[in-house]
Amino acid sequence: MEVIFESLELNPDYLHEDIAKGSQVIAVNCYPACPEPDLPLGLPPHTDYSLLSIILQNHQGLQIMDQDEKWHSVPVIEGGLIALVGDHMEVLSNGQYKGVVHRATVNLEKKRLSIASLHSLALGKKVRPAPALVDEQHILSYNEGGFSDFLDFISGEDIVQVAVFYTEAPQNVSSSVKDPKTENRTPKS
Ligand SMILES: O=C(O)CCC(=O)C(=O)O
Ligand SMILES: [Fe+2]
Repeated sequence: MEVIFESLELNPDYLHEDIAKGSQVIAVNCYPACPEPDLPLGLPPHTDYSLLSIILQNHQGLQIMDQDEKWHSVPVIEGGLIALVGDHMEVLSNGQYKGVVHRATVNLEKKRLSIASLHSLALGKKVRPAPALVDEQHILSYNEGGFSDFLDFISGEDIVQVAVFYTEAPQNVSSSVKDPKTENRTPKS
């Protein structure tokens, strides 16, 4: 996160205390081998709510979508961890970073396991665009929101239909905060 903050010309210690005391959710996913791996999707396309997600996979299966909406498999590198930018980083960076759309495929012969560790601020804290990244050229483009808003949101939704609740504000609104639950974007876990 320090490297990302530096790249945004923020202090690498930005929100250090809040991040150190932040939330961590670990999801352990198991995808049984499938005789027809092209038919099911292990996990549908989504972005994570997190600032950053760290993923470990034992077999190839994680795919990320590029700007042209093409899918790319993330190779398995022994001892390597995968870091994905999540929605909260998109909000914090006022859109300079984008939450990575990703999905998981299944394998013909091998059972696949992945461990995803989702990091964000603590339950009661809100993530908002860093004030230094908002000016006349870069208008405030996101609502504030946090982990607890995400939990409130998914508790009322079918998991497949859950959608991101941060939306870009209309062009004529530069400083107001909208209700995060009123509009949706991409599906997520
Ligand atoms: O299985 C994977 O590689 C992806 C897991 C994932 O995206 C998640 O748990 O949010
Ligand atoms: Fe994910």
